[in-house]
Amino acid sequence: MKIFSAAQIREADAFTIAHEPISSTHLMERAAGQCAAWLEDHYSPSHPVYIFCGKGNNGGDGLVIARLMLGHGYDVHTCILQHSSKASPDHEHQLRTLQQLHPTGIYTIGDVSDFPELPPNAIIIDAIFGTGMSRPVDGWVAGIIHLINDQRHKHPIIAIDMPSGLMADESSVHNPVVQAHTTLSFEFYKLAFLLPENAPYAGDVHILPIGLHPDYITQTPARYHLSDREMMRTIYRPRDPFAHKGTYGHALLIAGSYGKMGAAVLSARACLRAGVGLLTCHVPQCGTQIMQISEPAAMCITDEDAHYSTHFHKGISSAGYKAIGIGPGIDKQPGTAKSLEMLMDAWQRPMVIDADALNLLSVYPYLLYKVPKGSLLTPHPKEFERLFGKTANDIARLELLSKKAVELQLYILLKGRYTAIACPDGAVYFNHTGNPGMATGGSGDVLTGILTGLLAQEYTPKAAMLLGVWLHGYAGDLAAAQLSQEAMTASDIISSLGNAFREGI
Ligand SMILES: NC(=O)C1=CN([C@@H]2O[C@H](COP(=O)(O)OP(=O)(O)OC[C@H]3O[C@@H](n4cnc5c(N)ncnc54)[C@H](O)[C@@H]3O)[C@@H](O)[C@H]2O)[C@@H](O)CC1
Ligand SMILES: Nc1ncnc2c1ncn2[C@@H]1O[C@H](COP(=O)(O)OP(=O)(O)O)[C@@H](O)[C@H]1O
Ligand SMILES: [K+]
Repeated sequence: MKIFSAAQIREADAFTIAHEPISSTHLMERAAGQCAAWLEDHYSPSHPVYIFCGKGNNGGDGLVIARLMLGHGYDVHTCILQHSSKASPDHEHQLRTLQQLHPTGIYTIGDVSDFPELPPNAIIIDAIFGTGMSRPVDGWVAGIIHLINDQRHKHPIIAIDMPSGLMADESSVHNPVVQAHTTLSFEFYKLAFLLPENAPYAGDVHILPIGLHPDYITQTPARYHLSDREMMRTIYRPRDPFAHKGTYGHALLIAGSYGKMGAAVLSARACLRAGVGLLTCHVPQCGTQIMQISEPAAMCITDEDAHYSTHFHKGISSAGYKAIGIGPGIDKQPGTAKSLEMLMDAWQRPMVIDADALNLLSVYPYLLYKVPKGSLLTPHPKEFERLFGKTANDIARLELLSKKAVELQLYILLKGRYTAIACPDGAVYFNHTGNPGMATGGSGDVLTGILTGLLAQEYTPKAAMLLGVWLHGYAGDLAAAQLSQEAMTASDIISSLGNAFREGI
């Protein structure tokens, strides 16, 4: 699914009006009609409805919602913020219609003192600003946003299209923004919903289709995308009935050190469950027995070093591996860095680089330029910061992520609630599977195993990245459904991977 900017959404709107064709008034009726239907499905007429409207088209949506819900017997109070002397033509039109049909219950708000007293079971609809937000909100309008937020423990707050105050594709850090429980957003996810810094604002996002023109959507290139099941279906390749273990590649996983062999075991198990043909794990001497006993399906190469792997580069080009994954629990010994350098010099093909292997790239930055083109880097936010530095906000971090992926010709994924996958061509894909139950040690090691397993099966780096991250999150969701977010562990993500293949694609 494409994620369009606010400017592109305005274009989509205009394109639909011109080519469907449909009047802007009718398009607003359609959008607001979807919201009213959703609200009526979720709240009975016993809830008084307080709709806060701005003077643009977001406020226009609010006015239509007010009219429709009044028509269906709801007790609606429409509060129009006088933040500007001029209203949009559609807002004016909708206000006249509302006034003719329901002349009472319309109030103007020109200061914080006009904020109404809300009865106990009232619901709040935020239709102050949508994608037209041009600057941070200040003055008494900011005061109204604070007063709305003060109600959030007593009353449900439902934002229309965007929580007011939130910029669709710029940072809103330090700005006053409505903290909605639910956002009913039109047609597309907005980039702002996917950024960790905006976690308090959008709540549960429901995308309501409003019939924007399909030609605009297919023809207009987008920089940002949201992964979906449809995309996974085009990527996934069913297994060949005549396949043998050689068909699905031989992966090498370089993982583990003294005290961190668990990371290696988790990665190895996940790699096998991702469907790899053969797996060899390179581990230090202390890890051989652990690995052999924990995962009989994995072969083992024992390093010359007792506690850390420092000789994994040896014979790499002639070993017949299809993919290499390196990093989980390997520690940051100088000998490991040296071996990583020699490995990358010899391998020259895409590989998966995670955890301490990423940290080694930050300790020895010249190594970053030796990473084979098309490789998959999987930093969490702290590893990202060590690699590429601090940024002022999440939009700046996203820009940096994308810039580095293009400059270094790598796939770099930034892990989180919505993992962002930046591609060498500048595109960024967000993944929405997964849940906070995965915020537990070892989840990332599982992802490394999955990605290495898919790469070995000759999925392209991009396909491996998109499918692997999707399946990892999907398996996490299945594990949480079965065990709770609290009780699930990284091993449960691996156990659910089978059902993720079956149900998630
Ligand atoms: N294609 C779509 O997406 C559709 C969009 N519609 C609605 O239209 C909205 C966009 O409408 P508009 O472009 O009129 O924009 P908005 O209604 O989001 O905001 C524009 C108004 O807010 C004022 N404003 C902006 N920033 C301000 C600030 N910081 N302080 C005070 N005032 C400020 C502007 O002067 C203007 O009056 C969408 O969010 C959606 O709700 C729907 O009605 C129909 C279809
Ligand atoms: N709140 C969350 N919602 C969705 N996914 C999450 C959440 N928290 C963590 N994850 C996922 O779990 C994984 C954690 O990786 P990482 O931090 O590297 O863990 P570790 O180093 O312990 O293995 C990432 O893939 C991340 O996207
Ligand atoms: K809004």
